[in-house]
Amino acid sequence: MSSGFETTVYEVPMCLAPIVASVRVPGSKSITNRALPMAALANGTTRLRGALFSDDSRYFIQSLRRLGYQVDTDEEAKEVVVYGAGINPLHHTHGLDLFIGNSGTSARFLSAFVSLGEGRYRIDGVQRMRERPIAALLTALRGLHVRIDDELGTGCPPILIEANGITGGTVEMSGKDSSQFVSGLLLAAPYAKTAVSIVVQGELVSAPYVEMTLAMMRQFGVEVNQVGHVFHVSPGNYIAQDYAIEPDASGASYFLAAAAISGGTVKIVGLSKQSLQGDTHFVQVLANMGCRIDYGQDWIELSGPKEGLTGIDVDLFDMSDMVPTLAAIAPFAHGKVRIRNVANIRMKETDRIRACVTELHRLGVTVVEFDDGLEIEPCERLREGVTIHTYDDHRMAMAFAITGLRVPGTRIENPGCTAKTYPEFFSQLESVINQSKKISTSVK
Ligand SMILES: O=C(O)C1=C[C@@H](OP(=O)(O)O)[C@@H](O)[C@H](O)C1
Ligand SMILES: C=C(OP(=O)(O)O)C(=O)O
Repeated sequence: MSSGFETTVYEVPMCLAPIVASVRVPGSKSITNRALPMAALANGTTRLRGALFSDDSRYFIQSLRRLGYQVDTDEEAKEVVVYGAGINPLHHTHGLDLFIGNSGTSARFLSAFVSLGEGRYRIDGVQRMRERPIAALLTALRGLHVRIDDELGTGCPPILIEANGITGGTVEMSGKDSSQFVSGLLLAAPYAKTAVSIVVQGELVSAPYVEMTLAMMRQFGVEVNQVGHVFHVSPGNYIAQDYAIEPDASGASYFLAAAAISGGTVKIVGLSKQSLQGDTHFVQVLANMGCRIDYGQDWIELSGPKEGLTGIDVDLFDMSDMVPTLAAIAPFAHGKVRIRNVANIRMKETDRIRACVTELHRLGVTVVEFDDGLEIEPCERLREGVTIHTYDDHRMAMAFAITGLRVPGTRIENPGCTAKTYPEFFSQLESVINQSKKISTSVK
């Protein structure tokens, strides 16, 4: 799939002017990839407005179509129409292969989803997806009498499923590697044969994403009974509807970070305090580093301090996708930035702790790597003319592009990798830079 940025290296335009812009980022990946399976299971037609069109959502849409659901898309209008059909299309006795690239949500949510039907399914992705765990979800599904296996015995995709529906019952599930296992089973659970109870053992990473799942299930007409880490789902049906998808809060973080390091002001349109996305709380981290936050009905605005950011010691267990964003701007702070409790990000698109440490070293920054995080020292002069390695990780590319705004000659290798969640990232960044430069010259 293409991002429009096919060059192998992207030279980040320098911008010493404060970043001042109003930005509407594309639809949320997490909301789009939850709305899709719920809309498919619903009885009736659902129109998703402001949907994300990127690799991760395209793999999900393609999979639904291959499964036999009708899904119409209008990329220009950012709309998806899903013709809900319950579990009826899930009837593939001759076997069906689904390819989900490196989309964690697609791998995890679809494994539970196809288990609701009948027939044989195989879910596979790119090599990195074959290294990302899914064992806890398979164990839980087996506990609900699904015949499901990891083909290579690695605890990772490819996944083989001989589906005959999900029976009800109580299952225990580890939530330490990924919250997506819990979300995947929750999303499918109303269509199990009887009630399903999920008991999450130990700590749950990325818990706000499970809250998002519960909130969206409620919006689609299904109430989950939750007591602490125990979730009880009775049989039910999702309600088809017109549904507006919020802009992606994780994608917004790069523009907020740009305002934070430049003493600028960025307004993110379409997000608010009421957002379903835990990553909107990243602004609080930036506020603790000296930024000012203003909230409106339909926007969040962040202004960076003129005197520069302060250091911070922060636990990002609940919003670990924000680690590259924070790590990439950390050298500009006046004090150390210590990021804790994110061991699970070693299992994302790449080992993100190692990747951030390596790229910060490349820029001449002093960094200490921990098993579950990193500590970044302030750096007066970052090394110029560096090519950032991105490890096919969209967040590495987007985060370090923000560093590059203030370091001459920074290049981003394989910028097309942003297509996973944000194909238009670099063109949007360029228009934000141009806008900011214009404002800065007109003020002078
Ligand atoms: O449920 C979701 O939509 C997501 C959950 C998080 O993953 P983990 O639960 O694996 O940390 C997050 O990193 C990912 O980008 C999206
Ligand atoms: C970890 C991510 O994605 P996923 O797990 O959905 O592949 C991400 O978008 O940063």
